[in-house]
Amino acid sequence: MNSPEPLLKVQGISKTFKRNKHTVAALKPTTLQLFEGEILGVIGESGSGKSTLLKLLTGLEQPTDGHVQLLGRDITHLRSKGAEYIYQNIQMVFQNPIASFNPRRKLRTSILENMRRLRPSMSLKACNQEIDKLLERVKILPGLADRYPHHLSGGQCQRIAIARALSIQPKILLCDEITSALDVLVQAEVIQLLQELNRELGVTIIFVSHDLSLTCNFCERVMVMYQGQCIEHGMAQALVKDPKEAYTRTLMAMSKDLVTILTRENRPWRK
Ligand SMILES: Nc1ncnc2c1ncn2[C@@H]1O[C@H](COP(=O)(O)OP(=O)(O)OP(=O)(O)O)[C@@H](O)[C@H]1O
Repeated sequence: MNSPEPLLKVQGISKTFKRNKHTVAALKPTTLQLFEGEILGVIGESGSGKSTLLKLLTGLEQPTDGHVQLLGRDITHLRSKGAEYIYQNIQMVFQNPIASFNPRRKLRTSILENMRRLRPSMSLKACNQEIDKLLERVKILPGLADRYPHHLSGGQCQRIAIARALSIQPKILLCDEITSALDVLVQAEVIQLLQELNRELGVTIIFVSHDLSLTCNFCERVMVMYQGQCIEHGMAQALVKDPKEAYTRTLMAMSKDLVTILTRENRPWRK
């Protein structure tokens, strides 16, 4: 049987920035493949290059070297109108949910703006109907979307940010530390929501976090980043059982005990 084509194929991408007279290697050459329906975890401490990797995948930054293919198309240097192809297939959810929305717009207006730009053939009525369905999907009362971001809690706003991302029907959801600004119980609820979306809608997820045990509990495959490079990569369960790198073992020891909240019943695909 032929092996499936990856949704995303990243070949040797790297990024350097100039800071004063120095060059910072934010991401050293990195290669990865992401397959449909999987949840890939990317973990590492602050400054290890996780956000730079996500920005390169979405065209927010241009790589210094290397290539990215999305659904077989080279997207490495897509800009302006061409970049819409990326956003139609990859949507991102950010760390600070309230700041990720325009404070002067009601939440529904922000979702609508995104939809009208990236799904221009949809009527306003169809967009609103789909938004209502998505809000129900992320367990938010539709009326809450008619408020401003600062009227909602961080957890409610993060659910709406997830609904905004899903409203484009992307193949891939990039989650950049989306639970780290939330308290521990709300974090667990957001993780459970992502699990449901992956299982029920088949959306493929890259989940970036500082927290190794949370990430290994939630993701199938995990990449460990340190100083701009992937130092360890493997199936989550194997990595937890037998981490090869001392740095991975340190992260394991430091990571929080959220795993106890995410019980086995909440992740039935794990035998
Ligand atoms: N625009 C930029 N200009 C200069 N240096 C940058 C820029 N963006 C990132 N860097 C540097 O690149 C390195 C990697 O940063 P990056 O934000 O990717 O790390 P991170 O793992 O996502 O960290 P955090 O968890 O704090 O978000 C850091 O040393 C950072 O200071």
